[in-house]
Amino acid sequence: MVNPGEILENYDRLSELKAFDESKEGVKGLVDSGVAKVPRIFIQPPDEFEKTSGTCNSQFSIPVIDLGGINNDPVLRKEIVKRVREASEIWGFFQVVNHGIPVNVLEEMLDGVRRFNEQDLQVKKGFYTREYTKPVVFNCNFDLFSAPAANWRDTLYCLMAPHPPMPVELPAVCRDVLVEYSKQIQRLGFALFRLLSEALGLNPDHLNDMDCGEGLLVLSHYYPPCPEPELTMGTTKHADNDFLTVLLQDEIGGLQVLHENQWFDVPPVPGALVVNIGDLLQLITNDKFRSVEHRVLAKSEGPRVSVACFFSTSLLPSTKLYCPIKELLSDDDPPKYRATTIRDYVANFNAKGLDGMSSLQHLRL
Ligand SMILES: O=C(O)CCC(=O)C(=O)O
Ligand SMILES: [Fe+2]
Repeated sequence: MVNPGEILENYDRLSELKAFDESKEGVKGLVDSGVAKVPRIFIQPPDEFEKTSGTCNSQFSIPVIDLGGINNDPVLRKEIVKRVREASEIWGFFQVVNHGIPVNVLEEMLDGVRRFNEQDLQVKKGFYTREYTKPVVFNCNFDLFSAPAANWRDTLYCLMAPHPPMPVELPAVCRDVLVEYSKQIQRLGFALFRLLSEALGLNPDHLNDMDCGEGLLVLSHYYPPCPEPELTMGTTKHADNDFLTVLLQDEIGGLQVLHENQWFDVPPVPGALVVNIGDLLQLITNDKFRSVEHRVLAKSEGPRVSVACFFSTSLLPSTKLYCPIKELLSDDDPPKYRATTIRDYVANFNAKGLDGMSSLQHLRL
């Protein structure tokens, strides 16, 4: 029996990380070279697996909300707003169907991510970097050098709003769909921020007027099949450092959400998008909406592909301060957080990596 605790000690981890990073081939490169064992830089500390892997109890599952007809029927809209409020308070997660983005655009987006990762290695390596000032970045684990263990995942990052890259800067194999998908996601984002504003009892434009939907960072993840999925993770437990995330996942599954100390699967639903509240929305709603921890299990099937669209302006030099929304406070409900710029908040998140601790903690009053 392997003892991951022992393996983690007594070796020159930094050199192994560097050699892996310098190969610029990511996890897919390892799998293509035929590794039968998970290299030790990927082995998770055992406590990562301790929590019960909550099987989805059918009474208890992430809500699927049908957005069809939302702009035509005020009574229906009210009902949908209520479901969005309950889901955002209880789970921090929900799925949406009939959201207005055609299924062929969803499929083409997932195909585009597969094409990017499976293209000519030399072309792909040209995008591999850790310089996050670039509009397009490809690498394996943003926190490779700071996290306790690497994740079985490669990621392409494209900052698509408010200042999208020039089309020639985007990878040719997925350029058109990235532009089209981002446009559609941004439109959906504005609609979701209106629903969320109403769910908080605010003017429907409130969150959009705070620029919650202005910045869009598109993270395209590629999780190659893993030879020893019980030893590593696709994505370690974390909460998202943005206002809101809209996630497209393929049919493989593996995403789980922590609810009442149990892990629940977020099952793939054809045509659906997964929506989750990020830390910044938890902060400005003064904990009314919850940014909930989630993770992705490594799997022997694959590759699994997902596209996580982060609504945040973290990469812009904005000095705007965010704090709990005044209209949501009262004598009985005083502010729980101090004000922060998004830059400072995200710098702290990135410095500590995905270690399972909330980045909101250090802003608590
Ligand atoms: O791949 C997934 O399903 C989730 C990815 C994720 O949680 C993230 O990018 O923050
Ligand atoms: Fe996430």
